[in-house]
Amino acid sequence: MLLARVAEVSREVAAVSARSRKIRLLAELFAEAEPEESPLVIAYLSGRLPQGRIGVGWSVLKEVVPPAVPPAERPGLTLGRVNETMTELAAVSGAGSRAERTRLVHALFAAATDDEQQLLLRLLTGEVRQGALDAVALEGVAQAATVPAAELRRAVMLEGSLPPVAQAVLAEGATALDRFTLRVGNPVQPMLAHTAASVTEAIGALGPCVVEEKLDGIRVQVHRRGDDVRVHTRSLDDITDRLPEVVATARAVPADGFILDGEVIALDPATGRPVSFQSIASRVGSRTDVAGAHATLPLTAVFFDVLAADGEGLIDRPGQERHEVLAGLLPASQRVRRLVVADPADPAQVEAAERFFTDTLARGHEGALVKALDAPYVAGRRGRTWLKVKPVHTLDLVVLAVERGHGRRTGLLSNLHLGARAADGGFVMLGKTFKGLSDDMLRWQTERLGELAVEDDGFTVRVRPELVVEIAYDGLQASTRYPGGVTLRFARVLRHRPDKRASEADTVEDIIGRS
Ligand SMILES: Nc1ncnc2c1ncn2[C@@H]1O[C@H](COP(=O)(O)OP(=O)(O)OP(=O)(O)O)[C@@H](O)[C@H]1O
Repeated sequence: MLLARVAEVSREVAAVSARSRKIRLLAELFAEAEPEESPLVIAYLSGRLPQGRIGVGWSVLKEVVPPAVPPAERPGLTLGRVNETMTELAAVSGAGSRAERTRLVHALFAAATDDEQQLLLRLLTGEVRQGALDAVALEGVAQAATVPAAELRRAVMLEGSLPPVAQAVLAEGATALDRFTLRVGNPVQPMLAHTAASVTEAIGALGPCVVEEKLDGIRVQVHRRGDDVRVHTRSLDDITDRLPEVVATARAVPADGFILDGEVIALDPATGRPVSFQSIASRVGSRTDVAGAHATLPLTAVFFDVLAADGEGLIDRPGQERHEVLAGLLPASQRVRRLVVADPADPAQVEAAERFFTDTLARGHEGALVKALDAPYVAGRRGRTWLKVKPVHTLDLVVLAVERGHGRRTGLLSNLHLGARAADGGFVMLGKTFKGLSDDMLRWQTERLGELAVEDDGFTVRVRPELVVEIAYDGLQASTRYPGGVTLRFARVLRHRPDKRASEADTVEDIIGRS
């Protein structure tokens, strides 16, 4: 398939507003593509490169930004050729790499029509303006392959991503869905939570439920098959090698064929209180000296769910039943603390749940999760059956650009431009902040944002909109300076969230609606 066709549909999809029309356009495109091309079609439509980071920054892009390279008159670039070039780009390293990257990108742009150049540029700068494309693409695939969207969605959650499932159903139809079941060893998208204002409100919404402590660490999904143990993050990255102590914990469980869901945290040996999220994140993030990092900050895995045990999938069982299985696998010290509220109409039980929440905060944890006792594990969804309660309300925003620091912060990337997701798939800037950033956080973001840079005027560095930051704020105020007409009051950074994707950031509508 030609890239021109994807560029054309990408434009059409952005231009129509009816969801059903977008799905129809995508279904036609998937029907035209060869099944094995569908993973690339999905990636390019949603602005992702299968190669991940390919090291093409502003210094290379400025050589090709239109009109620097005259567009080709006729389309001839195939998806395969684009993919090959991206793979070559990802492999470039060492001396002369910038010249080599420029040469490759230049050749690609010279072969592209105007339309294609625009799409390539959007791919390389990470700027995608297609609201919620992943969900629409899934329905487009379902329509093209004539399989029910709900069944396809479930297969995708269990497989971890759409492209391999799309390729299979487009080639073989519905029968291929049977292959994508819960398998120990294959990470599934974790279940997520909605927000509730208080524990009492959450209990009122859920009925019989359990209140659990919300630990402030890194989510882990641990798979064990015989001696093979795998540890995955919330975004399904494999971090097994970085967490030897979690591997040891999983090996010590007197059972096999299981998937555990939990959080890694660290406890201060002197006080027994949890250490800061930032320290845990930097420990989990360090790939080089794992043994040294382990010795400095040993982590503890604490689990709250089990998705499979003895090789048998448990996700459709009620939460309480899964918990009983979990209690059979792990000692209480490796499970989150919890309190069952069997009768939500009993004020004493609700009061006890509120006390559990305050006590959890007093012990240094982040908040609580309230979960319906009969809730199945809905992979990949923000279920209405898991509600989180936190004392401070925070926003997840995306870094759009960053200003170079001065004075004490010279040489560091400091003042962050913060964006919320907009309905069209782009981002709306809501304000700037350099508050709340510790020296460690500044160093970390300088490195990470340097990798994401796409444009630099010597003062402000524009970046691929990929880094999520968790922001505390004191409310919104009207502002004519920002495109949404509002800005954040006293925004401060609580933490970087490299474990979250930009597509998971808060939307402008939500933020305005909530204030
Ligand atoms: N007992 C628990 N049950 C479920 N999740 C828990 C628990 N304790 C801590 N967590 C963490 O809280 C998160 C649940 O909240 P949510 O689904 O909103 O994810 P999130 O967006 O990562 O949350 P947050 O930004 O509040 O950490 C999980 O991803 C997990 O990392």
